[in-house]
Amino acid sequence: MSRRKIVAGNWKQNGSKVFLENFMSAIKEVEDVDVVISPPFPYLEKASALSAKLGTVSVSAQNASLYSDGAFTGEVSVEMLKEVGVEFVIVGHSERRELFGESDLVVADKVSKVLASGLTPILCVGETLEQREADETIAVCSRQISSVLDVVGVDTFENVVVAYEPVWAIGTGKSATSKEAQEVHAAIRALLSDSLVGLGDKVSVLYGGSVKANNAIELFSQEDIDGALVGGASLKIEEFNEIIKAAGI
Ligand SMILES: O=C(CO)COP(=O)(O)O
Repeated sequence: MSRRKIVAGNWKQNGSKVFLENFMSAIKEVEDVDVVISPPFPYLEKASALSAKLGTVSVSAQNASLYSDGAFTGEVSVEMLKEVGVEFVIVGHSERRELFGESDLVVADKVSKVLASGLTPILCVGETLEQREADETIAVCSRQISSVLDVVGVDTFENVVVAYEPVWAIGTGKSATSKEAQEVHAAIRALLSDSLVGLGDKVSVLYGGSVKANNAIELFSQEDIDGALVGGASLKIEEFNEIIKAAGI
């Protein structure tokens, strides 16, 4: 893959069928910006069908199982996701890491599973407030990315989308400044290029954490920010359209 502008909306555990229909018909396409929406599992098939009809967005799942099939109550496999038209899978969101105990190794294995199925993982990395205050931001993000590189290999990583989401900025209304975000994005690209020459220029690196219509232009103006993984504001259609528009500028 090559670096793309991507605006992805992570609905988390929100939405309904009616909301999905209204949302899909209201999305405004912008040239050179890939729009991805990530509703909860029950809405994915309908989202894919609408997306095939309207051709405006791609569909992402918010998680996937490590396993293809078997006795794993409550889990959904990448094969099932693929069958209903899903193209992306968010992996390692901080809520999964923190609330559901997903370790770096589990996240790496999930990324590997998603890649093997031909879907595109959106790998989330980011530090907590405590880690930022201890000056560990780059070390934490590097560790989270390196554990994936170790499992999937440098050659495959170009098919991964990375989302830098500082945990302290998620759902708090307190976005990282464009300078803070740019610094980490540049460090992520440097790490990737240190692993394989040119890799940093091939991978799309999105920022996530309180992205709104009023800070999107500033964030997207940074050299190493390719787009956003949006939470709360992706549930407000007008605002989400504004963010998509900002990515196209
Ligand atoms: O977690 C996020 C996207 O995955 C960001 O959420 P908010 O945009 O609500 O801060």
